Amino acid sequence: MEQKKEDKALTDVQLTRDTRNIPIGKVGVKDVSYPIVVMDKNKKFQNTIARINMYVDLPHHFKGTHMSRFVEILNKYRENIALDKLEVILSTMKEKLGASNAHLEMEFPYFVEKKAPVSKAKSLMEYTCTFSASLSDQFDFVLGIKVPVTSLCPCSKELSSYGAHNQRSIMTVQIRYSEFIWIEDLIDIIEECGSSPVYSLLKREDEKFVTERAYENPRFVEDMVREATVRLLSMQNITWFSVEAENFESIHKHSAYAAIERKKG
Ligand SMILES: Nc1nc2c(ncn2[C@@H]2O[C@H](COP(=O)(O)OP(=O)(O)OP(=O)(O)O)[C@@H](O)[C@H]2O)c(=O)[nH]1
Repeated sequence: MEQKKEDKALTDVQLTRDTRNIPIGKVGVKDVSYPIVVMDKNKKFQNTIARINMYVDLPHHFKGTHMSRFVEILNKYRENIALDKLEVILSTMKEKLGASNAHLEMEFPYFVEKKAPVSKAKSLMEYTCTFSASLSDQFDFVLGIKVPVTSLCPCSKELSSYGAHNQRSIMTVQIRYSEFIWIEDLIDIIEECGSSPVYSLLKREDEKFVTERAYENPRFVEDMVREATVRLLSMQNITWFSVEAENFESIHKHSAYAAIERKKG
C-alpha cells in the first residue's frame, strides 16, 4: 500500500542538489503587502502599507530557496520596518538564507498635505514612492518618487489660435544620496519642472490660477527632465539620479517620454 503523504518524512526539497550548474541572481517573494513606517517631515512618522519584494541569490547546487524565511524576517521586524532598518533586514536575509546578495524593494503610497495655490484649501496628495535597497559587500539604497504634474505643449501653444493641448504627466525621479533628503523636498523640486503642479483639491479661483500658470509655462518632456537635471545637479548631497517624464498625451493615443541619468563625481 502506498504510504500516506502525512506519514512521510518532511523532506526539505529546496536543499536537494540541482545539477544544471546554473546560479540564480534573484529569487524570493514578490508583492507581499506589509505595514511600514516612513519618516514624515511634518508629523515625524507616517504609517503606510508597502508592496514588498525580497530576493536573494541562490548558488547553482541548491534546488530552491526557503521562501518562508523571507516572511519570518518581515515578521521579526514588524513593529518598525523603516528606512533605518533596511540594512539590518538585508543582513538578516543574507544570514538566514545563506546568500551573498540580498535585495529589498518597497512601493508604497505616501501622503503629503498640500494647499491650493489661491484659496489655500488644504488636502492630502498621494505620491507613490519606492525604496530599493541591496546588500552584497556594500549597502546600496535608491529612493524613488512618482510625481504627477500638468504639462502644456509649447508647440501647440505656438501654433494654435485657441488654447494648447495639455495633460497629466508623471515624472519619476530616483536618487542615491550622501545625506538624508526628505521625500517632501524632492517632491517640491520635481513639481517645479512641469507647467504646473497637480492638486487633489482646487476651488474655482485655484482652477483659474493653475490653468493660466500652465499656459504661461509650457513644457516639453525634454524641458521637464532638463529642468529636473539642473536642480538635481546643484544638490551636493545627491550622488546619482535618474529622472523620467511621461506625458499621457491628450491629442495622441501614445505618450511622449524622456529620461536622463547622471552619476556625479
Ligand atoms: N523554493 C520555492 N519554494 C516554494 C515555491 N512555491 C512555493 N514554495 C513553498 O515555500 C514553502 C516554504 O519553504 P521553506 O522556507 O523551505 O520551508 P521550511 O523548510 O519549512 O522552512 P525552513 O526550515 O526554514 O527551511 C514550501 O512549502 C514551498 O513549497 C517555489 O517556487 N520555490
